[in-house]
Amino acid sequence: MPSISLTNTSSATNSSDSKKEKKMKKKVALESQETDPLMVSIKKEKKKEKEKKKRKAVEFDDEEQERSETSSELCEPVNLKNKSKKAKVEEEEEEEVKAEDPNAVTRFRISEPLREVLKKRGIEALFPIQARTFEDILNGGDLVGRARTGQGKTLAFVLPILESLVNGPAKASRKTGYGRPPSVLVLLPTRELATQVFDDFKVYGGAMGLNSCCVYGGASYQPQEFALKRGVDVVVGTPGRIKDHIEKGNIDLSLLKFRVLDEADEMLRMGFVEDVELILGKVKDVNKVQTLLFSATLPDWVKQISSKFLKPTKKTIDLVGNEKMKASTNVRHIVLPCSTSAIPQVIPDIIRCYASGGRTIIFTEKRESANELSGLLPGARALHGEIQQSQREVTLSGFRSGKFLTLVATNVAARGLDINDVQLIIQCEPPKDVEAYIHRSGRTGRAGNSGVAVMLFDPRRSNISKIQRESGVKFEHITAPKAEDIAKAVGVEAAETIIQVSDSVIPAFKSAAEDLLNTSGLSAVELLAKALAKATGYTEIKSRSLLSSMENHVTLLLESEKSIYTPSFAFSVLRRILPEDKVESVTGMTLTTDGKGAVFDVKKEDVDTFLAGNILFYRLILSLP
Ligand SMILES: Nc1ncnc2c1ncn2[C@@H]1O[C@H](COP(=O)(O)OP(=O)(O)OP(=O)(O)O)[C@@H](O)[C@H]1O
Repeated sequence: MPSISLTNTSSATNSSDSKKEKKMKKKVALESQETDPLMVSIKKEKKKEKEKKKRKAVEFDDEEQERSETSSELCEPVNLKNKSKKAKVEEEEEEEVKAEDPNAVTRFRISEPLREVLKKRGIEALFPIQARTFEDILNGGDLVGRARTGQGKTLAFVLPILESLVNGPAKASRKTGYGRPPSVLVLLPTRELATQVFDDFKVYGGAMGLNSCCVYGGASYQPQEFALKRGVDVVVGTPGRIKDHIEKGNIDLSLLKFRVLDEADEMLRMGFVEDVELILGKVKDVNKVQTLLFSATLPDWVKQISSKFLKPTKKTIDLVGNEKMKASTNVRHIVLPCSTSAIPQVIPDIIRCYASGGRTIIFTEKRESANELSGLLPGARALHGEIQQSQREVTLSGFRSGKFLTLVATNVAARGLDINDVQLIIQCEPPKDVEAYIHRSGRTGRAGNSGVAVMLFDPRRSNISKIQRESGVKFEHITAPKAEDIAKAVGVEAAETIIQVSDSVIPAFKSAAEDLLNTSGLSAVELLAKALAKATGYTEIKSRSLLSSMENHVTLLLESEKSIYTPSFAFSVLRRILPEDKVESVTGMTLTTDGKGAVFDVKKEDVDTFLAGNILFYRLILSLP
């Protein structure tokens, strides 16, 4: 299998990317504002004021211009004055634009230490789900929140909870000091996710003088016990271990103010229902605790369960609702027919064409497949539930830090993981349920960035129509990348790296290059094309079948004037015109939807034999030119 080192994009590209990213983030933040009448009128007022100011500045500029035209001595100082006035107006305008944003951080009851952290992280405005839930949570209500993947649901509960504990309603009865019981309990389905949410509480809560700790299974009890005994404000963890700590008397929920169920449907689906119910049931007076439930997917059965845990007065903020499209709209959703055996050969080419030099997460259904595939793909690592916790942490942090760019994972990585620069998601087969598709594909295209999700499917075995119908995704259908696609994707990058090679090497290689040019019988361009192929590691162009993406196979179509009802009937037609060994080598026999044909793969070297075998009523042709 050809291997290639994926180079980083140039800094110029990065800066233009980050500009694009900022623009898109702004788009996400502004999406919800356009419909709010109050915000529309505020905007109009501000616009009027801004135009007034602009007019004044222009008048001033014109006056000064006139003066400068009539007085040559004053020319320089006047221009300077002009400049500073203009710059000031521009600065003011920029500030106004920020403040004008109805979701600007400054418009919410967010105190200075939190604003500082947000600013440091480049967050100037809240995302819609955060803006729409902030006041309700801070005012003490129970809430169910739903927004598409990567839209900032974590901060939607972190920020108002912290404000409530330090400056809001939960402040009065919150205990402080050594050995204090937790005020907040956050339950999540996986350890990786718990760590990620804990990191946010650590940073934002730390700025507010609040302590957090993270507890999950697979890690030793002792440090968790120490942290809990010392006293913490926020406990984040997975249900199993939290239940253990409660039963051991390490967690006292008597003074709990908030309980959060993040990725609630997954937690309940994973069989944590009993643990979750037991944990939530430990809170004696439910009127004293606020319960929040967040996810990108809320199947009906979760809504029913939520009415058991949340107060009847709960609010539901659902930014997906009845919209047809449930998956991320920042993601290009693609499907590609591919037989299971062709997966390891096709994936490197998909990465070359669609990962843009960034990170890729590949999802498999089974742990063994994740192990197997990671072994076959250069530089890839596996992540699944059977891997020891310490190793899982090492793997994930290596992937986050860019030590390797391809992660092959099971559903353990499907939910919530927020990893920078994941450009491409590949699903080796359609997942069992639509929720899994939505969450897996949502590991890319986060926080206003764009991404690509490619789902492979074996046309004979799997069906994508259920996922398509339930997710509302209109899939783009493609075939395995062709030589031209790959050359386009990696050739340009390789050409750039060749240009960057220092001129100082030319004298050393010149005579070999001249010899090659004189003796090879190839033109300079042809030789350079070969050099680029070598540099990208793509030295062999293999043709792939359209039907199953199998290497060195070609898809043929058996066309008929009569109906073909079953694959075995199609085989019987082939038997009439071809030797048995050729018929037996046929793979992937699939009927066409019009009932008048069948497609199948044959070995490349057998194509001519098959095409010569046309008989009355039946015609064998290449399925595509
Ligand atoms: N207001 C904001 N402005 C800019 N970036 C933000 C904002 N809020 C959150 N983010 C960033 O957006 C990314 C996605 O946030 P988060 O992980 O909370 O999404 P999510 O909705 O929980 O996604 P998922 O459903 O996949 O769990 C994070 O990197 C986060 O730092």
